[in-house]
Amino acid sequence: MARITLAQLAHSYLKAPSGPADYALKRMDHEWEDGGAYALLGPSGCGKTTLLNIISGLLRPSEGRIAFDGRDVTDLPTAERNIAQVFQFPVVYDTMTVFDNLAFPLRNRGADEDYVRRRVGAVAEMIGMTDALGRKAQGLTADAKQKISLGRGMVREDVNAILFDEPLTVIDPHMKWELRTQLKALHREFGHTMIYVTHDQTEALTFADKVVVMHDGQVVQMGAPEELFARPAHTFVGFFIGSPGMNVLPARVAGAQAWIGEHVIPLAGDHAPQERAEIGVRPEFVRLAGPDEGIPVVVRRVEDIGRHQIVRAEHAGREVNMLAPEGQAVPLGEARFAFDPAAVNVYVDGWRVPARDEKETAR
Ligand SMILES: Nc1ncnc2c1ncn2[C@@H]1O[C@H](COP(=O)(O)OP(=O)(O)OP(=O)(O)O)[C@@H](O)[C@H]1O
Repeated sequence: MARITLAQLAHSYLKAPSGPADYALKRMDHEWEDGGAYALLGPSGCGKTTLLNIISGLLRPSEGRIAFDGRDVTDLPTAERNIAQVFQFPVVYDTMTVFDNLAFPLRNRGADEDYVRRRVGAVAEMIGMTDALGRKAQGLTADAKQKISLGRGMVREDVNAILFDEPLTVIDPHMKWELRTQLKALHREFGHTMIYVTHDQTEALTFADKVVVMHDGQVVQMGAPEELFARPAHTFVGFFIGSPGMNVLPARVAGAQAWIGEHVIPLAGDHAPQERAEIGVRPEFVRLAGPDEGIPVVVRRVEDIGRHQIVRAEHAGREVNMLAPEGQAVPLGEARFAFDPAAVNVYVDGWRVPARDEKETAR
């Protein structure tokens, strides 16, 4: 296992990049902890695969360095980086048994057979394939084959890191939840440094201790799932994470108040005056308000999603959503929404601005 350092790292696929738009990965400095479970989350084209390929050694960064436990590996090929990889599609040897497939990386490194038996046994149990160990991989379903790929990725204890590139793509929807939970358990038990690429927020949030949210070649926030929920560092994070995402409204801010037009929105903290700010509040912290508070909205639709209802409304042509408890009557048409002050975040140029009296939190 290893701590991974990305120093002044950037990548352009062009020979002579002339500006930030030419970079698939914009300059970043990060230190990823030894034994951490990280998810790289972001929409298609944001640079996740580029970053993963730089870590695995499939791609040499056009700028900057990468180190494992302080050792510079920028110029080392994949084979010399001592990492395991699990790809979108299963890579298994059809003519081998499930046992031999799982044992392959260990035998390849000359592990003794007693250890191979113990280790393969433990991994097979975790992926739920103990009963299939003697079977040939040929003829197994795509799900089962991908479980073997996952198991093989986990089988070596001495790897620097395990990299997963959208590993659940071919897995049946009902199996996904089970495998995600198993991966989390495997991480807890074996403690490998894991990096998991996905564009699916549920996958990222259930798997990772730290979610690395990427947007347009940049890491916009790296944090625990709760932190991304409560304090999105960028409006993009607020919007991308959550279902529906955070409401974002243009506002003026000064002291402990914001104004949306002439409507006063109380804030929990004290803010420097900002004429052109935005406030962000998640639908979970919006409620129906009395006549003298909040903002006027027009409720367009109410969707029943089981334990909650999503109330979709509009204020001055912008979508504003509220999560209402099951059974609460919310009529269509004119209403008012108010926000929980403690859950209102302030943004300038897209980035969150902490209140002047807010305690620093780890990013
Ligand atoms: N080999 C390449 N040559 C040129 N441009 C590339 C190459 N690979 C990726 N890109 C560009 O770099 C940017 C980042 O792509 P990347 O594949 O890293 O994103 P991603 O987040 O992994 O997307 P996806 O989820 O679709 O795989 C995109 O604009 C993409 O078009």
